[in-house]
Amino acid sequence: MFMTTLIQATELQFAYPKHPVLKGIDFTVQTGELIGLIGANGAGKTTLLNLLLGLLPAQGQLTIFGAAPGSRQAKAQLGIMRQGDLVLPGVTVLDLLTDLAAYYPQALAPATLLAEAGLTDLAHRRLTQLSGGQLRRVSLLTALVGRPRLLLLDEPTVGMDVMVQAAFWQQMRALQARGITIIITSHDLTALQAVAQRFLIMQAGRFVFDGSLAQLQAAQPRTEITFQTDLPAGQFAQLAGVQTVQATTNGLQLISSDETATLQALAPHLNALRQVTITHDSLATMLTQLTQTEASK
Ligand SMILES: Nc1ncnc2c1ncn2[C@@H]1O[C@H](COP(=O)(O)OP(=O)(O)OP(=O)(O)O)[C@@H](O)[C@H]1O
Repeated sequence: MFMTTLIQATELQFAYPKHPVLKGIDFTVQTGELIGLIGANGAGKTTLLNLLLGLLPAQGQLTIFGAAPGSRQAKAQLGIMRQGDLVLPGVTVLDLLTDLAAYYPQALAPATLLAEAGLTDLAHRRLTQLSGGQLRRVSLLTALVGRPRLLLLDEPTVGMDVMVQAAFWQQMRALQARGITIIITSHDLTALQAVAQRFLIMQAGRFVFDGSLAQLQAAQPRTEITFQTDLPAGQFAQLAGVQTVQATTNGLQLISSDETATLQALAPHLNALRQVTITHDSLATMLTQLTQTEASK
């Protein structure tokens, strides 16, 4: 795919009076990326999205589609879901989508969007009469109606039921396959780790990691190897890479900081091992470890 830079941020900073939030952020986003923007509550994720939308003034350099955030050129190609949006008394779902469609030159037809999402029944409901999950689903349609090239989605799945969430993540994959670039903030790390190829981890207004899940794992290698055996536990403590050995309900659990070395060292014992499982840390575990390490620096 032809790669172009959609977002370019250099030394990006933002502070509320007496309260610095973003403390110098550099990153670029290329066409077709699906990025998970993650970090603890209050780290600055929503603030960063608000800067990208031009809702807050940025210090430093920031361009989106080569234009200033908030400019017509930037907004025309952008689809957004914000937290707590759609609080519009009296407005129906169809009113909202129709008004938004009029703003974009190549908008999708609201009726088609509603039908494809299985939400035709909600067309004439007022936004104030929708459940939390229904509001998020309508919010997603508002993000898609203008055929965006870039989606910025802030906590998109909050309130969605499990079936709708699964369909949502599937849809993100399909949109990415069509070349749409997506940035998602979410605390649903299990789902995010299955779809995003790049993670931006924010902590106290800075990025402490920018890369893939494999790179995150490589930066703090920790593999859990579990098996059943009649051999004594002490025999495994000295093997290459092994940090700890523990008896668990699933058998012996080795924690290794060098998976390849430990597996090679285990190979001669394979005949005496049963039900071997190898588990890499989840994104959630790695996020916790990384943020603890960074906080103690
Ligand atoms: N209007 C405001 N005035 C002052 N401080 C604010 C304001 N809005 C947010 N903040 C502060 O800015 C910091 C970053 O908030 P932000 O909403 O960007 O965090 P977040 O990473 O999106 O968190 P969450 O995961 O909870 O959504 C927090 O410390 C928050 O308290």
